[in-house]
Amino acid sequence: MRPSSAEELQVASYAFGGHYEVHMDALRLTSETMDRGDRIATFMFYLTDVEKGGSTAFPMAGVAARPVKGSAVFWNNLFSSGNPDERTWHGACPVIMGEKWVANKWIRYFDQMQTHQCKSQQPSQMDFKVNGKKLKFKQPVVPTRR
Ligand SMILES: O=C(O)CCC(=O)C(=O)O
Ligand SMILES: [Fe+2]
Repeated sequence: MRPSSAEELQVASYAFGGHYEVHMDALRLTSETMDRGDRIATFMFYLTDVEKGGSTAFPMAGVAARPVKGSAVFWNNLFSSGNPDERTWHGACPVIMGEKWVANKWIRYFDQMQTHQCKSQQPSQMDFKVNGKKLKFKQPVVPTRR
């Protein structure tokens, strides 16, 4: 993965009862993601142990990660087509005892195009639309080799 266009590290903390509703990190294609592409992958670091609760649960995938200080979870949010993978729905379970700190690094799509060949489900450039309007990209959607 090329992290050069990744987002700034985002740090979050949860106190007792703190949680995060189930969501996907993928933002889909909006005016916000046009410059760097969607969030192709997530690197989530656990900065603390949590005495009880606070796991990150992926209900569609049927897995959950327990926060362990110094460990990290990495997953791909998108298929090579750029479409979100529904198995990445996830949420943070409530903290029952202790305090939880995490740091997220969201890696964006466009930088990966030199190294990741688009395979199945590859929509043509013309398929990208926002509010019914075709989008023009600052970088090519079709991968090029250096
Ligand atoms: O804190 C967690 O376990 C998950 C956080 C998360 O999914 C997010 O910030 O996008
Ligand atoms: Fe998330």
